[in-house]
Amino acid sequence: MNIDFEKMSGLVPAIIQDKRTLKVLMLGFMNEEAYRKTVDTGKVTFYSRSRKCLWTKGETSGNFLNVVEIKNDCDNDTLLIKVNPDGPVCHTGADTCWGEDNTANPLMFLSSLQDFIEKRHEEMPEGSYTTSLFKDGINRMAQKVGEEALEAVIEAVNGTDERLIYEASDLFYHLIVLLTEKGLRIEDVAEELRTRHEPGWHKH
Ligand SMILES: N=c1c2ncn([C@@H]3O[C@H](COP(=O)(O)OP(=O)(O)OP(=O)(O)O)[C@@H](O)[C@H]3O)c2ncn1[C@@H]1O[C@H](COP(=O)(O)O)[C@@H](O)[C@H]1O
Repeated sequence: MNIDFEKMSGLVPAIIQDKRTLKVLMLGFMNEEAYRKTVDTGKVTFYSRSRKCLWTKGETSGNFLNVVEIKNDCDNDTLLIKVNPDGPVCHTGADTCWGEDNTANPLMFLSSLQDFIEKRHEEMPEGSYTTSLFKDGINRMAQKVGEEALEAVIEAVNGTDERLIYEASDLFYHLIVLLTEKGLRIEDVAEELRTRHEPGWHKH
């Protein structure tokens, strides 16, 4: 890693991105010492420009940012750090320092929806349909996924685009609940699809 601290007067910006959801979580600055500490400990450490000292994100909240990958940009003056966050990143309690949902890409909503479903799983509020699915367990979820898949294909063959989108949404929702029950994420499925897209995959 050839980060040019000198060119940046000793401080480089570090963009922190969630490894699974790809959400931009926060932005901080690192001097060489903070960068070294981040590499050595595997936990993101910044240099605080206001307090003029190193601070490891999570040292008071417990919400550490566990480093997965560090990349520098094309002219070696900005870091992109992919992390697995231990909890919400922002001091406000939000997932990111720009609020809960900082992306305009509708596909990313699937990820935010799963965050919400995970919260339902933790809190199990009364009156929630999602809670009722978690209470009923894996067999009920599997049955719903099967039913919704059937309803979607019926609409594909005989229905309107509008009905197909409606039933496909039911299918996606129930599948995400099922994945959550199994401790899996929709990003795990996307990653599998990404690897299948690599040249030569079909030959295996
Ligand atoms: N996206 C969904 C979603 N899609 C479908 N469903 C529910 O899934 C069920 C679909 O079942 P069916 O079509 O078979 O209809 P049904 O006959 O009423 O269902 P069953 O009696 O067979 O269970 C309905 O009760 C829908 O309301 C959903 N329920 C919740 N969500 C999301 O989950 C969030 C939390 O919901 P609650 O947990 O209910 O607060 C919501 O804000 C939404 O974002």
